[in-house]
Amino acid sequence: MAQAVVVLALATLLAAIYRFLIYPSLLCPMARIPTLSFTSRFSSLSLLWLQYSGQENRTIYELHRRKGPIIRLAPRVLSLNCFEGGLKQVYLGGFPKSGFYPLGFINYGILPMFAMTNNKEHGARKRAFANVFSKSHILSSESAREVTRAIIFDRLLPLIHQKATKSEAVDVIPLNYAYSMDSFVNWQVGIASGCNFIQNEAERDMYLTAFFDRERYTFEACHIPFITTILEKIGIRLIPKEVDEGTIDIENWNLAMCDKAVALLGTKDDVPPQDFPSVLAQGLRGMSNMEDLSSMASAEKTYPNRLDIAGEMFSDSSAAHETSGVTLSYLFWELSKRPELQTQLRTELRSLDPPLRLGDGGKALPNAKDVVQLPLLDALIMETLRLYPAVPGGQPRVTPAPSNSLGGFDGIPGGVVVQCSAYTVHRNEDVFPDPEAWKPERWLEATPEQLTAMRRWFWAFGSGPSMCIGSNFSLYSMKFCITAIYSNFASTIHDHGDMELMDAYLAGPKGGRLELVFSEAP
Ligand code: HEM
Repeated sequence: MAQAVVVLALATLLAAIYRFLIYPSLLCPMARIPTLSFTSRFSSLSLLWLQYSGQENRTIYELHRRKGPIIRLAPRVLSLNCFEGGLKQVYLGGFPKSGFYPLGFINYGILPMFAMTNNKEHGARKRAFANVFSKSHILSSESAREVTRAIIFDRLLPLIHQKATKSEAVDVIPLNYAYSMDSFVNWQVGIASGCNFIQNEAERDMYLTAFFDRERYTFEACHIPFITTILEKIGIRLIPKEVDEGTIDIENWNLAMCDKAVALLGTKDDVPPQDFPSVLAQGLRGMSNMEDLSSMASAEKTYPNRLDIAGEMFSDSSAAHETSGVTLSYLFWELSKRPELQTQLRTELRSLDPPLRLGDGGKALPNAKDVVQLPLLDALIMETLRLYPAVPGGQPRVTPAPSNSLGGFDGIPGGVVVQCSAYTVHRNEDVFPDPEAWKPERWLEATPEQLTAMRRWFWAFGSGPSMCIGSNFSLYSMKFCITAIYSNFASTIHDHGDMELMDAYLAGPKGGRLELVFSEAP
């Protein structure tokens, strides 16, 4: 009997050695792919260390430079940096999202589109919202225009003007989060139901503190969820209770805005354009087939799919403010170092008819179509998104069964996590020579062939069926912000923290502080 037990134990041990060591290291179809470290063939520890210590994006970039377009980061995790057999197959081909998303981006206990891993479900949700986020809809939306007018003339410009008059420095990082949040949320749910982060610092701080506290624990929530859960069960919390409580506070804050907007839809026949909840109304129509939105009056707090809709709104505004805020901040940073470029930009902005000027009393906004087409303004944003992508980290997807050819290797099985990252993709020297330099002129001086390659490798918004749904809105909103500020003011750097891009999935400047002094432009 004892002998049988020993034989069984030995057989189990040998099977485990074969399954977890020999097969993945030497025999599986991925065995010859270059690795992050020797142990990556059979263990995820090296990758976890990179993620924990904030070195993942930079290390992966260096590895691709040295070892080619495909790297094995862990036994069943691959990083890719090529178009054919990489970006094209994985993202344009619509490989589904990995389990990373539901772990980190769930609200109210319900998956929003961002976190859905099932392609069918994800596609249906995306179609429900696609119309309101289309470029043509945004550029002709009266609601977007009136919200933009109010945010710029009643909130943003008066604040900058006041600071400029006193030559007081402004920390533009929280201001840019505030502008991006106000700009998006007030279009999403309408000004009457929305937020005012630019002027109401207490509301802004409540939200941003809870939001960034949660983001700080991405590693614990998304990369070691099993350990985090087990430890929590025995009373050891890796994610402090206050972080979860903060998330509940901002979920409630968001839900209250949604409820208010739905109630408004029901109580007024004609909601003024600036108060119309454009994205929320699309959610009611698209997710619940509610054509007659005025019937919502009786449905306050009980409208169909209330938490699903609130979850989408929460997820959208989370995705909107950090990314756009970071991009604006880096753009201001680069511009503030270059007074001549500011003059050049101001000349372009003031050619708009009407120009966006503070002080002429009319609150006149130029046509959105004209603003988004300005070449220098566009080049500044493209270059900022290239060098400082707000989502620099890997966007993990899962290979379909049974077998895939990726990065020049065949036979990659289904169920393997594959990812590209904007940080690396945007540093392709063949496409973006001198990749570490911020050179907006590269977008203006490129030949048509170069521009085609640059656009193909521009990946700040991802690509394919799960590409950013808010790209058109973010470009619209950021372009109006820059137009408003640099048509009227010049900026110089007063002081700043570490401006290096954090190494994470979502990232901004490490130091989190950029103080600029604005002055009235001649
Ligand atoms: C500069 C601004 C922005 C940048 C750089 C950006 C970037 C991205 C990227 C890279 C993705 C793909 C992420 C992944 O699959 O891992 C994404 C997805 C997404 N973004 Fe944005 N984003 C921006 C603004 C916005 C805005 C304003 C919204 C508001 C609606 C938004 C909503 C979303 C949503 C809902 C998804 C998920 C789409 C899907 O799963 O199909 N983003 N974004």
